[in-house]
Amino acid sequence: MVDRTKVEEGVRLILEGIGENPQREGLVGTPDRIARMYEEIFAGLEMDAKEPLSKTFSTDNSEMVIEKDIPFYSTCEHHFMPFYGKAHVAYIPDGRVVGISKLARTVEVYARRPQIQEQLTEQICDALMENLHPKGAIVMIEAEHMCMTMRGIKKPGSKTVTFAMGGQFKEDEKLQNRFFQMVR
Ligand SMILES: Nc1nc2c(ncn2[C@@H]2O[C@H](COP(=O)(O)OP(=O)(O)OP(=O)(O)O)[C@@H](O)[C@H]2O)c(=O)[nH]1
Ligand SMILES: [Zn+2]
Repeated sequence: MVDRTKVEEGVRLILEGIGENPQREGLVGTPDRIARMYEEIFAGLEMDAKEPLSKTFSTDNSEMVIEKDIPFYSTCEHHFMPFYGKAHVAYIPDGRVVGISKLARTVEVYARRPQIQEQLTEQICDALMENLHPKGAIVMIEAEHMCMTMRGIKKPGSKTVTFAMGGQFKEDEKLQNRFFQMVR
């Protein structure tokens, strides 16, 4: 639960810290706006991926299911700047599948938290493995980090690509390649 009062106090301090006047007309509502925005973009801190992944359907199909190009926005925990891009998620069912929207919902649960991209990737993959008990799961995320583009090294257009895999994907390079071909 976001403590709005604390966030508002903090934002006022930051405004003072950068030499601004938190009482001037344009800024007076900013602490409240940022507190409400944090409730939205950090909502994942209170969500559990168990929920979207709890309702499954039985199936005989044991072919890979891929949900690709899932857009997401997250927040880099080092600089508190956005990183955003696309997540590609796949799993090989072992008798049960989940509604496809739930894969994108799982991405949202973890994207809406401050963190690093590697952790986001790993957490989505772990959630699939733990809740769906598939034969395998794999996640690839391509993202642009504003802390790399707007400040610091300033390399707009550069992409960070991360992977996580579990089950059969770990041992089977052919399976990995099928996934990589499909998401290319
Ligand atoms: N591995 C990883 N690093 C990240 C991620 N987001 C930001 N970073 C990096 O975190 C690092 C923090 O480095 P520091 O040296 O502590 O901070 P800094 O002085 O602001 O670093 P610069 O960005 O190089 O100016 C930077 O290299 C960022 O590019 C991420 O999702 N994963
Ligand atoms: Zn950063």
